[in-house]
Amino acid sequence: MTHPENFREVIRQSPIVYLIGVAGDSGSGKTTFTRAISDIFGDELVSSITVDDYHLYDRNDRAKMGITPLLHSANNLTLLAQNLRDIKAGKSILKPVYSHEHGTFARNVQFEPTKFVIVEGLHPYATDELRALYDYTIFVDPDKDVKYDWKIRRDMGKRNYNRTDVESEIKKREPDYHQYVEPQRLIADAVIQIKYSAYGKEEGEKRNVYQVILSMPAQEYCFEDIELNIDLCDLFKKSSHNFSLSCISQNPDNRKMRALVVDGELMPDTIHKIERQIEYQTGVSPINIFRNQEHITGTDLVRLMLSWQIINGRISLSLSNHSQTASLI
Ligand SMILES: Nc1ncnc2c1ncn2[C@@H]1O[C@H](COP(=O)(O)OP(=O)(O)OP(=O)(O)O)[C@@H](O)[C@H]1O
Ligand SMILES: O=C(CO)[C@H](O)[C@H](O)COP(=O)(O)O
Repeated sequence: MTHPENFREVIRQSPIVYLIGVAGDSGSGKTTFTRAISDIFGDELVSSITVDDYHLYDRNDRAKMGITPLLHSANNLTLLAQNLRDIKAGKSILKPVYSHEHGTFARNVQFEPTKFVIVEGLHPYATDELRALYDYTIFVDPDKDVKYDWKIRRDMGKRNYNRTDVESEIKKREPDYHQYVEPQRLIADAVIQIKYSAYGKEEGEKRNVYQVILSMPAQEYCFEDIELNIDLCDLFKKSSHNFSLSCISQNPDNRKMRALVVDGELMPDTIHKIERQIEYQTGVSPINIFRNQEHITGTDLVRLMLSWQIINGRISLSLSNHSQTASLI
């Protein structure tokens, strides 16, 4: 595959709006995994929308009705689809806003589409109509105990909940999660699982290291277009930390998947070499998403690989559009 020089400029001038859907439970790490795309392309080219804004009922009303926000019927998925269609057509939209501070709605805001729009939440591609609008979809799927630890910390710290409330909300949500959110995992282009690290729960949490598994349907598993070499000498000479990488086949949800399993920590040098390879091979630079980090974890490596997949998908889209236009002339 040959890439045009300065691909960032090509994206800036192109009318294409590339829509990325990231589904997963509340506090499951959706933003953590897509931040790399914003880090690479910056706020001028990347913006995000949270599906929480499309709730139909505020926190009080949901409590009175005895429902969770995970029900499809508790969200205006029709308006979401309408808004996403407009965004893909490059049109600005008037978007609802849900504020988590007190669980109420704020005033609608104008949203101007950028060249990449990341749509995150419980139901970004929960219906066929929505799924058809996306160029790339990700499902973030941490183990239950990992997810609940994160959610308790996040909801108590940032959403004004007390521990008992979060724990009872977690229990109440579980059946709805399986019924309304999890099915998106079956149709995602990439699934990210997160488990406690081989370091053990306590040490792993202290170091913020988890085992991260990136799975993609076997036939779409296409890293062959880029060399993402890991320098074994770096691993041997420069680091005293543990690191493991394996690639396995698995069949969750009856899909044939290839999965990359990463755990432990890498030296930043190793990842910087991979960043330079991506810059060289894509014409998108600089890709400095791991500035000032002492160590690189599985989460970081998977973030980088996912951004490569997305950049690759975006470049292919431009090249195929270009050849279609050329064949019309
Ligand atoms: N891979 C990870 N490694 C370490 N901590 C993580 C990871 N992913 C998430 N977390 C923790 O969980 C918290 C929530 O993560 P994040 O904001 O990415 O979730 P989210 O799914 O976008 O949440 P929501 O959409 O509900 O606001 C983070 O502040 C962090 O503490
Ligand atoms: O599942 C969630 C997505 O983040 C939230 O619980 C949902 O958006 C409702 O928010 P809040 O609990 O702040 O009223």
